[in-house]
Amino acid sequence: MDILKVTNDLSIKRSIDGGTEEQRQTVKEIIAAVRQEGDQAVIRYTQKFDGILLDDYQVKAAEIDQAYKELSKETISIIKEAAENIRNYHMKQLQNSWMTTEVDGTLLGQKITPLDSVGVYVPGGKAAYPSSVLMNVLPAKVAGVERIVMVSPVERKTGKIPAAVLVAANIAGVTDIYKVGGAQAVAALAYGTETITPVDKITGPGNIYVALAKREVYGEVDIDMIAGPSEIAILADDSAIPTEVAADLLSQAEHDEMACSILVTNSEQLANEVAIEVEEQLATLPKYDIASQSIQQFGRIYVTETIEESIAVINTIAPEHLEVLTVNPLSLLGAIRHAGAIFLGRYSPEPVGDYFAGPNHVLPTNGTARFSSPLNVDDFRKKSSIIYYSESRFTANAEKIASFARLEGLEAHARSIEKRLQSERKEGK
Ligand SMILES: NC(=O)c1ccc[n+]([C@@H]2O[C@H](COP(=O)([O-])OP(=O)(O)OC[C@H]3O[C@@H](n4cnc5c(N)ncnc54)[C@H](O)[C@@H]3O)[C@@H](O)[C@H]2O)c1
Ligand SMILES: N[C@H](CO)Cc1c[nH]c[nH+]1
Ligand SMILES: [Zn+2]
Repeated sequence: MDILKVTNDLSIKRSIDGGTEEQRQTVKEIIAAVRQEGDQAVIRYTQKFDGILLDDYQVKAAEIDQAYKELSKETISIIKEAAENIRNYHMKQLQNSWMTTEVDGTLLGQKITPLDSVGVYVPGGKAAYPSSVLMNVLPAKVAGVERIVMVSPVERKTGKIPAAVLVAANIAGVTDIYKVGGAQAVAALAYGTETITPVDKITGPGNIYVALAKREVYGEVDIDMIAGPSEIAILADDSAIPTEVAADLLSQAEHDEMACSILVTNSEQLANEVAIEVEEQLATLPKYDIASQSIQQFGRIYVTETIEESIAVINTIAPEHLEVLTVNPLSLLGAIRHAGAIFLGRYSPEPVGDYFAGPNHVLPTNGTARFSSPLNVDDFRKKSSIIYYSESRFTANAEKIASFARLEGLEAHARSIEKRLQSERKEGK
């Protein structure tokens, strides 16, 4: 791993966002075909890209029962405990509708309504992610969404959605599950087919085809975000333990060749020791090929003069995950402005958040933590403003409102106000 002095250019260019022209074209074609042909196109593309000929692609209750039988009691209990932690955390995010009542009888407020339906994409190409099922479905459930549909491609070797994904979906309370993935699944969720009723919003991570399809259907439905390859940044001083820092950097490198792992430290000694450790631990990883490509292309160690300078580097990078491994991590929290999730201290390594603690693991990537937040309950609810003006409040302000309308040259707006001042209703005109 390269050890670098901090320069002006901290950006790590990962050209992930737009995909290639060919990929964009493929996705457009798939979406158009699904819109036109419905299930027939979904089945055709699934055969082409996943090698499976689907018949009826809705998961049946018997398949879920079978999935429970394939998992040990211990595994099911771990999934349930993680689900409970995630549910409890997201319950704290719930906001209530509110209304102010004013002396003259005027009411102003905000009404919060859950979305009617949500489609959750669960990736299934390279690996199964039951944890992502929980992270997408549970906030929607807590928000009060009634219909939560899940789509996920089947494993090539078994022709099934992995048991842990089905069990996690059942524990989280998914309404219907469909065995389809890729752009065809996203299109089916957005536009509907004979099998799938369209949803209002699509959430969940996926590969470039899924990301491009989500971008393409945005507007027809809402989407959560385009989550790119995983990132970890570690802010450490000389109290950090090199073996642990290296292990944490590699935890995200194994996700994807384009994942990004960065150490920022004011200790040159720590930097040197971590660089050696990363190489040693990398060699023993089952996902060596992915992790080594990721570390080679997007692994960085930045050495700064002071911890304050390290924090400034972190704020510039705005990482998806930030671990703070310093003598007193809590004391630095106030200075950290941009990070999707902040893991404080030695006993909060990133996987604690990926699986178990409760906060969401669907997080802003690629510097977008500067302006966006983890997936949360509000992503599954919407707000309506409420205005109930009393007669006296209206009369007292009507002329000001009409003047404002004329300031914008909108005569019809002004008259809508003034009609009510002329007491025409009482005179029955
Ligand atoms: N940010 C997060 O929270 C998070 C969590 C889990 C996974 N991920 C990411 O999600 C991604 C999952 O990708 P994946 O590929 O494993 O699974 P996926 O389910 O996203 O994609 C598989 C689908 O892609 C389609 N596809 C494959 N090749 C195609 C082609 N040539 N043309 C058109 N369509 C094609 C197929 O229909 C297939 O069903 C990874 O990048 C992973 O890191 C992110
Ligand atoms: N770290 C990933 C999000 O960046 C989420 C994940 C799922 N499973 C393990 N990790
Ligand atoms: Zn992870």
